[in-house]
Amino acid sequence: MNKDVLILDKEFISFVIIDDVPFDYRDLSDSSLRSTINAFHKVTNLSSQIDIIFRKKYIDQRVYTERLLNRIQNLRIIIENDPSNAKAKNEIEILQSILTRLEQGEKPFSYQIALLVHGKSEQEAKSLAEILIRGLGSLNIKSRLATEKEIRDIILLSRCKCRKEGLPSQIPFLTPFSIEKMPKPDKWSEGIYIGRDLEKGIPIFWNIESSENPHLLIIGPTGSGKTELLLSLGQLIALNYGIPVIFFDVKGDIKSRLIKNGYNFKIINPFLHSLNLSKLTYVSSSVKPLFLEKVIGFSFKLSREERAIIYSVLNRYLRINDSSISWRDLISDEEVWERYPLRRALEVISLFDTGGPFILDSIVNGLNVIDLTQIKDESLRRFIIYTVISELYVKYSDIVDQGIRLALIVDEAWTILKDEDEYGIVGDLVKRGRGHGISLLMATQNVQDLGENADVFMGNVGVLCFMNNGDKEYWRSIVKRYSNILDSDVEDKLTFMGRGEMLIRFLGDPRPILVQHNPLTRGSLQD
Ligand SMILES: Nc1ncnc2c1ncn2[C@@H]1O[C@H](COP(=O)(O)OP(=O)(O)OP(=O)(O)O)[C@@H](O)[C@H]1O
Repeated sequence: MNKDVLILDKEFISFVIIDDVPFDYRDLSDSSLRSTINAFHKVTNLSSQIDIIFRKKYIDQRVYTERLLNRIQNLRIIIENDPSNAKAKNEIEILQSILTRLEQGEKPFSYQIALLVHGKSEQEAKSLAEILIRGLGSLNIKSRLATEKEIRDIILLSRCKCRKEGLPSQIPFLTPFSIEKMPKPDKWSEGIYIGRDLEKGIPIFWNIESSENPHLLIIGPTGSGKTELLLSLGQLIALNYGIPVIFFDVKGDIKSRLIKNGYNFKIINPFLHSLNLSKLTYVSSSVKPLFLEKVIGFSFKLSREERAIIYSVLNRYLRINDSSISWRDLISDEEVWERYPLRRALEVISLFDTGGPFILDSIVNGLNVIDLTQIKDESLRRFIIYTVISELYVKYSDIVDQGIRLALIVDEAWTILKDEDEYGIVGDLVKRGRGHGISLLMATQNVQDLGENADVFMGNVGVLCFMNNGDKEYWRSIVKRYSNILDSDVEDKLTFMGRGEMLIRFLGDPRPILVQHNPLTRGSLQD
């Protein structure tokens, strides 16, 4: 046997193990069940032999139940010693729901699912298996090549390695097995508290550190509770990690609600601080023209031609004066002077570049609010947010993979997202995911607010929160693209959610959770 392929006479067989089928037959309507069965058989139709092995092994129900009860007992002791252990509390809830199903007559068993793909050559067997894994992935079924040991165990049928345990009601449409409808617990059992599962009451957390991508996006109509959720998450991040959490306050409600709840925070007024664009302390000389062209171009919505001009003028200027920029000199440059949008942009920049301490030096660990309420012009607001985000991004690029080091929170995110193109500043931060330790939390009313990059944001952020919304079409045509929901869920549950209630989708697992968030007040932290 080669590492991945078993060679038997003239046959070559590769082994695919199914790890997770994240839905069961009750999640699907009649017609989608039919089309999913068809899709499964299409995916497994590889013009070659394929054996589907579904092994089911008897478990003694008495022993199994005893094991569950023992585990629950141990968890209770753990919780008595450490009442804040949310992971243990979650596990108890899950074990209790399994006990309830056993009481309702379901018989437990353990199982393993393997697909044996036959090919005429080693290469063919392996590439067919890879095609199969990709195809199953498109049905949200997680699979992988078996390890050498697993292959040996599958061949020796008597040594059944049925590691997973389950109940008959979980058996889905395609013989392979399905597990609980909840996403995997590692996605939601630890981290920053979001709220309670609406159906089971289990606390749900956002595990920023282990999430595939440390960013979070909230979408919901006016009054649905987006700002309250951002406030809670920001406060909890500051408490948990002791890192700087920066709110960009456009409407003034962040500031007023923090004051109302008695939280300590630092207000940063951009009029009293310098954005330091003439020096760009953290940006290396060679990338300064590009950095400035991007920030100025996106903030003031300059055309491609105008951006090219500003880049070449800056490039020329910085080659001669590499220490600091005089905006006056640049404004009087002939190419800039002739074009009003460029002139205006540079005049605005010079206004925010003089006097006061450098804005980044004023940021402290804990809550910071950059107060944008006195700035009514949209392009000016965008300019300040883009500049601060871009400068922080460069500042934090020096160390990678050191965990979460900074959180940026943007309510009314359409201000900065609507006109971003594929090379946009925020889009870039979201696509890069982990690494620099920056977590971005954003809220906006519609998916359309995300502009051209909607798919980049929706597909890449670690946590998507769809707040309560009475519009059925919204659930059916938008939310359904990003998480597994049924038409019947839309009719029965989703359109009836109340304030602070939402559907959450964690990246990498299409099974959503319905969560109730309660605003954090000073007293609630002491409970
Ligand atoms: N989970 C909740 N439970 C009870 N009341 C809530 C909850 N969340 C928000 N509220 C209240 O509902 C009102 C609207 O909430 P919030 O301002 O957070 O909504 P929003 O989605 O940010 O609205 P907008 O888009 O208009 O800013 C506020 O008075 C807030 O205190």
